Amino acid sequence: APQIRKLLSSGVCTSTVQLPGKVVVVTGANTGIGKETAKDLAKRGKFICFRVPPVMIRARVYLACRDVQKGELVAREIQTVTGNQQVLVRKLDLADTKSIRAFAKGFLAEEKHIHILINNAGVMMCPYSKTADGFEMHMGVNHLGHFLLTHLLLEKLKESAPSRVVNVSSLAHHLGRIHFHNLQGEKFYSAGLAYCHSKLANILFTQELARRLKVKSELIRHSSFMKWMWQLFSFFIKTPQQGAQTSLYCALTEGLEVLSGKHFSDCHVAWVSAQARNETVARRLWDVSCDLLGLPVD
Ligand SMILES: NC(=O)c1ccc[n+]([C@@H]2O[C@H](COP(=O)([O-])OP(=O)(O)OC[C@H]3O[C@@H](n4cnc5c(N)ncnc54)[C@H](O)[C@@H]3O)[C@@H](O)[C@H]2O)c1
Repeated sequence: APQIRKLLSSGVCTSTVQLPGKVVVVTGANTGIGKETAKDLAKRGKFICFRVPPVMIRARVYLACRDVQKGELVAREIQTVTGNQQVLVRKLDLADTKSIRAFAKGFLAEEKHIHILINNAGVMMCPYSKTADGFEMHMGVNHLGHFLLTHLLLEKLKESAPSRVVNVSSLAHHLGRIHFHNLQGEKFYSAGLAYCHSKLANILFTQELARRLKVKSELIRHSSFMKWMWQLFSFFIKTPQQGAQTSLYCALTEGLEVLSGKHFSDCHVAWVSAQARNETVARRLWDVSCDLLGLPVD
């Protein structure tokens, strides 16, 4: 299995960029791809030689997690593996805008900068349910939650430039559609499609954000069918570490600014669906998202 996985993992982030003194936030960092992303970022440091003895300066990595206790266990594990003691856990429940606002307020109070925001957390194929604010769970957590979080941190991201926002989407976006009359599954709901719609929303948000800025697994827990598929195809499915490579590539690779807003897969720019290229839909989704979240539409 490791050999097959190695062969399939064409996209490996080979960036040697180090992150001394940088501030990084990874959402949903206590499991899967988010945990591997945070671990890799926490490792990257530089020796400061004018100090005797020389000290290794690394990034301060925030694990923004729904479950703080689970997050603390992972933070300790990452601290041990990487030697970076500045791996910190903060409470963030993307299914509750009060929690998102509280996270942002606390973060902005304690940090002067944010250099990398990785919007990684996600729910997949959960039975129909709503967030604390009444949004359909996939759209609420995967898209609206990260949309609000990014908005609240945006000024700080701009002040900290060069900085990056990485929104983790999926190949599943190809099956997604943005139907504004059914954005919350009001007319029709399918758990599988709801995930795809939210992943399409991630891509449209990324493009619209880039345009506006003008700068340049436990995921299968909700579906027994997916668990069965997982067992059948697990030889061919990436490990979380392999899955983290594209997020790392987007967060770290030098000179990637010219490709801001693009979708990447396996550390390469990837083709997106027709609707994911539709600027009108992207603009309208932005406005509708602001409206739903009570943000000023600009
Ligand atoms: N696993 C895959 O094959 C795959 C493929 C393509 C894209 N992705 C994307 O990668 C990202 C990570 O997925 P993963 O495979 O590591 O899954 P995972 O289930 O292991 O991780 C998801 C994380 O999101 C967190 N999360 C869920 N709801 C949350 C909430 N309300 N508030 C805060 N955090 C919440 C979970 O606690 C968990 O830490 C997701 O955005 C997913 O869509 C995964």
